Amino acid sequence: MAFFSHQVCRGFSSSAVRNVVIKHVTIIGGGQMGAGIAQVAASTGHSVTLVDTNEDILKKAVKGIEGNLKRVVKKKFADKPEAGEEFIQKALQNVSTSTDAGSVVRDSDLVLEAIVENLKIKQDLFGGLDKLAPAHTIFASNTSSLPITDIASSTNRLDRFGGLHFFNPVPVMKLVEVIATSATSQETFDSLLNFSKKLGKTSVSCKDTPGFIVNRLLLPYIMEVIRMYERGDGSKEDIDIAMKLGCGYPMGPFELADYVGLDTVKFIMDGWSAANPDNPVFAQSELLTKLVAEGKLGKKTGEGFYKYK
Ligand SMILES: CCCCCCCC(=O)CC(=O)SCCNC(=O)CCNC(=O)[C@H](O)C(C)(C)COP(=O)(O)OP(=O)(O)OC[C@H]1O[C@@H](n2cnc3c(N)ncnc32)[C@H](O)[C@@H]1OP(=O)(O)O
Ligand SMILES: NC(=O)C1=CN([C@@H]2O[C@H](COP(=O)(O)OP(=O)(O)OC[C@H]3O[C@@H](n4cnc5c(N)ncnc54)[C@H](O)[C@@H]3O)[C@@H](O)[C@H]2O)C=CC1
Repeated sequence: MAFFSHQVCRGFSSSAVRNVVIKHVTIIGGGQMGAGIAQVAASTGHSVTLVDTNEDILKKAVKGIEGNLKRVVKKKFADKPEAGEEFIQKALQNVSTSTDAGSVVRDSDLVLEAIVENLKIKQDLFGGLDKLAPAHTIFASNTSSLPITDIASSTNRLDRFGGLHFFNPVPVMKLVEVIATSATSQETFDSLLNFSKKLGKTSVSCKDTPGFIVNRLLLPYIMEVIRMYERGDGSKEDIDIAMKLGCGYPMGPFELADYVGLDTVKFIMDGWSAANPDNPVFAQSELLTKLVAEGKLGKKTGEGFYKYK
């Protein structure tokens, strides 16, 4: 991965189809992000198939969606509980699940991937689905840090491949970064922008540069914070309070890293430090490595920098 090799022009290769109106969405990965995206897509009238490796994960994902829909409805339909219940039921009816991506992509306008942050695994997934999905189907990745170009290279639909980077928690965070590679067609890019709009999100256009806009700035901040703590320059608690009250951030950096998942932070750092071994900004942290090795991945496992049990 070459840092700072900006791709300044987007290709306008003719796509197999014109603008795709996205109605049927397959979301692969029913973790924090996939479930959140499924919730918002289903709430905005899309039919969604959520795919993961086993039924238990999918059951947990759907239960989580139901719980979070209740939170949404509490505010949105504060004085109309019946309308709120109807909203929840409609959204849930729009969600189905599967453990077999290959069998469901045939009906999809968009296949959006939110699985583990690993290039090879993402490439294998898309490479296989490319042979099964219809020609018009757009593929997109929610990757935090991997080049979309590299993920797309496992397919023969480079013009119908882009990035859709959502933020956690998806039902609350308003932004989507829409990423075009040099091969993404204008039609595909427009379809992804329109889809983001239909989800009620504000989108920004990004080039396929490492970390796009937000994570290119967020990761160095988080790593600098961890190094500050490792040097003993401040306690986790004080650093978190300082950034919340001093900068008005909703979460302190340690709370945020735990919320995102320390495995994801480490996956990103591994890739970026390997590509930039001499850049101190991307230097590894012993503490982060130790926590991940111990399975302390943050909120999702009950412990990370903080304990949640
Ligand atoms: C980190 C290193 C690098 C990362 C690289 C990988 C990551 C990425 O690729 C990109 C990312 O996503 S970066 C992370 C971006 N997210 C943030 O920065 C979140 C910051 N935190 C917050 O906004 C609030 O603490 C938050 C909204 C989370 C919670 O707010 P509060 O503390 O005020 O708690 P609540 O009162 O429970 O919630 C506020 C309102 O939001 C509703 N809500 C929360 N979670 C929800 C969910 N999952 N679904 C639906 N609604 C939800 C909650 O109901 C409440 O609503 P109101 O009562 O109406 O205000
Ligand atoms: N956690 C965050 O705040 C954000 C994460 N992302 C990105 O979204 C992606 C997912 O992240 P999370 O939802 O946090 O991870 P997660 O660990 O919560 O969920 C990943 C899910 O993918 C499933 N999975 C793994 N390999 C699979 C395969 N081959 N087929 C089907 N399912 C598979 C896992 O069983 C798991 O349920 C990553 O690429 C991450 O970088 C993007 C924005 C924010």
